[in-house]
Amino acid sequence: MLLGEAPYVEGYLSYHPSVILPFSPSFFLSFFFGLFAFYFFYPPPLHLLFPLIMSSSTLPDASQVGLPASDASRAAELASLKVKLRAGLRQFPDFPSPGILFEDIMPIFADYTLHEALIRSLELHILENHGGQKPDVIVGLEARGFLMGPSLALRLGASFVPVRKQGKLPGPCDTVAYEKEYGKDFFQMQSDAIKPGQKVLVIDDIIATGGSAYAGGELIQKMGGELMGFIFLLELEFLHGRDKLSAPVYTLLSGQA
Ligand SMILES: O=P(O)(O)OC[C@H]1O[C@H](OP(=O)(O)OP(=O)(O)O)[C@H](O)[C@@H]1O
Ligand SMILES: Nc1ncnc2[nH]cnc12
Repeated sequence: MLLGEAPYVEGYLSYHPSVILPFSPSFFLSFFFGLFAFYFFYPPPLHLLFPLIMSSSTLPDASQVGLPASDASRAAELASLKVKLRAGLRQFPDFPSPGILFEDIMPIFADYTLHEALIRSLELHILENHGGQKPDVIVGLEARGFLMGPSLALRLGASFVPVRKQGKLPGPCDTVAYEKEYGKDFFQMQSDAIKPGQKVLVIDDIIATGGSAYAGGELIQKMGGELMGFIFLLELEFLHGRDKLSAPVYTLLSGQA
């Protein structure tokens, strides 16, 4: 037994002799041998590049961690994600009223790879557009805007604020009336939800007549928010909803395929 090594007694709570204890001679030997080996393979100044060498070979690439990739690879990634997303939509005729072909987005959330594809597509769009500016606040429209807004806000490091149907939010609220493809309603936001000058992006699943999005934008502007734009998964372009909106409109998919 070497000096500094713990005694080893078979069947007793102790250390096997092959275990290197700190401050034992074998510990110092291994430490200095390791240091020598490191400088042998990465001599100064090459050892300063070690973190770079590691990052290029062993760390996940940008698309895996949600960081910006190059313009060309972003465009290619976005195109293939859109194909996946389109396959995740399904339609129901005459819902919720006769003559409406209802777009059901729920299969996207039932499959986590499609869910990830959706959030990544939205993130790619924001990185690509808006002159590199990120929103301070993502505003989601009730109810399906709540499925996408919070995870996108988290990805971008932004706040999430809901626009709700009347009577759901506590405290002082601002209210607007609006009309959509199949009915009329009132939207509300808590009056202190947006600080004047904050850059705001509105998100929802679908733009049809644009009535809901227009009302959401009105509330934001009433509070002094700077409307950066609107972002949707799907646009029913034959209803010309985007013509109502005064800020840039981006949609991942359009039309009822
Ligand atoms: O462009 P528009 O004609 O205004 O229509 C689009 C809106 O209609 C749907 O919401 P809906 O009010 O049906 O509510 P839900 O999300 O609560 O189901 C959709 O999620 C949009 O918010
Ligand atoms: N056709 C539609 N399908 C799903 N959601 C909608 N919101 C407005 N029109 C819609």
